[in-house]
Amino acid sequence: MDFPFDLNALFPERITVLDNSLSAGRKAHGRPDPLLQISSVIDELGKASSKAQQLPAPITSAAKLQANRHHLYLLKDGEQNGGRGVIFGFLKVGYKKLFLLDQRGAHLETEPLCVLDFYVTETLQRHGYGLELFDFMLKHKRVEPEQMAYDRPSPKFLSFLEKHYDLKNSVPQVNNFVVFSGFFQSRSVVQLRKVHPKKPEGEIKPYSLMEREVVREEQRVLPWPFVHPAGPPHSPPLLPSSPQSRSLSVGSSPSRALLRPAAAPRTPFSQLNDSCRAKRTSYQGLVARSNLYSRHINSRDLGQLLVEEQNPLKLPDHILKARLCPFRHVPPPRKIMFRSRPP
Ligand SMILES: CC(=O)SCCNC(=O)CCNC(=O)[C@H](O)C(C)(C)COP(=O)(O)OP(=O)(O)OC[C@H]1O[C@@H](n2cnc3c(N)ncnc32)[C@H](O)[C@@H]1OP(=O)(O)O
Repeated sequence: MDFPFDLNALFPERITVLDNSLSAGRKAHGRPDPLLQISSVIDELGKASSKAQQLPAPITSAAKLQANRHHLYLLKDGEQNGGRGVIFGFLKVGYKKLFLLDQRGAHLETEPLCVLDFYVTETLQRHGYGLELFDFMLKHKRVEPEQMAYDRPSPKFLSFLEKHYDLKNSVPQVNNFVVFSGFFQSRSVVQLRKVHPKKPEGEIKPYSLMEREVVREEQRVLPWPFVHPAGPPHSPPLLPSSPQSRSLSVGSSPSRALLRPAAAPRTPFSQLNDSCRAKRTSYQGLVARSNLYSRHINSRDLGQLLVEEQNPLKLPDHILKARLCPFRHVPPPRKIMFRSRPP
């Protein structure tokens, strides 16, 4: 990817690490970094990456990088474009608080380093540049690939991880993050903490809502049974057949299938995707839904809920209430206290 300015002046090294200051470290010829040019490089790369991944909007931009404590690794070749250089690709990582399930299905609170976005320009893919970026990041962050979490990795990225790092056995999750079996063995690194089953009452948030999700949240249709003819103004629904409506976090409603795009030609990658999805949907869908309800109902009710899911009319009132507004705080019935008046 080339630009109408000298990339070598902006990014003196072959791989540059950018943080929220958008500064490339060394100042070009003693001048402050030209922020506008650096921003336009990041924005263009973000757009190209989102297009390559068929995301509805870029998840990487200069503004987002400034607003978060992420690191972006930029790979360039300084010789091309008449000596002004071209950008080959980028990798964005950052720490995220995630609730993850270990191999035994126990909920753990973790804060691993996550791969959030990764892109090598189309004509240069499969030339080893992705590996060069990834290896650089691993050394810079002093982390092993199995200690990281991957935000909805694309089939190409999954293939990349398997080929270069032998990462293939993922532990199914109810959110969009993928972790591999070694993840839960390196406990000290990922700071695992068992999540207490009884959480204090509070606002209920969707499970690990992340950037990719936020982009989709803005465009998604509310799932059954929360569909309402007059939806909230900030959630304009996408047509079910829209190519942009990629599947949301696993474990939403029974009508999720309706939100999927019209059947596309099947490729080995889509089959891989489908098999991953199938593994997660049945049991984990229930776990995800139970997460939404569990603050309002006890474990006996939960069992009943899971069994009677297909027939919501049979559910007791308080469960129905919890189902109808899972994202809203439903206060428990207030205790009426009778106090005797002071004499
Ligand atoms: C969490 C996330 O960021 S998910 C988003 C990941 N990004 C994308 O999917 C965007 C499009 N893809 C890309 O930009 C690149 O393919 C990347 C970043 C995934 C990998 O970068 P590359 O420079 O191609 O990787 P590199 O050359 O080091 O490794 C090649 C291996 O990656 C995988 N790979 C890369 N491109 C492809 C492809 N088009 N088809 C299938 N596998 C691919 C393969 O395992 C390949 O090995 P192989 O050629 O022997 O089959």
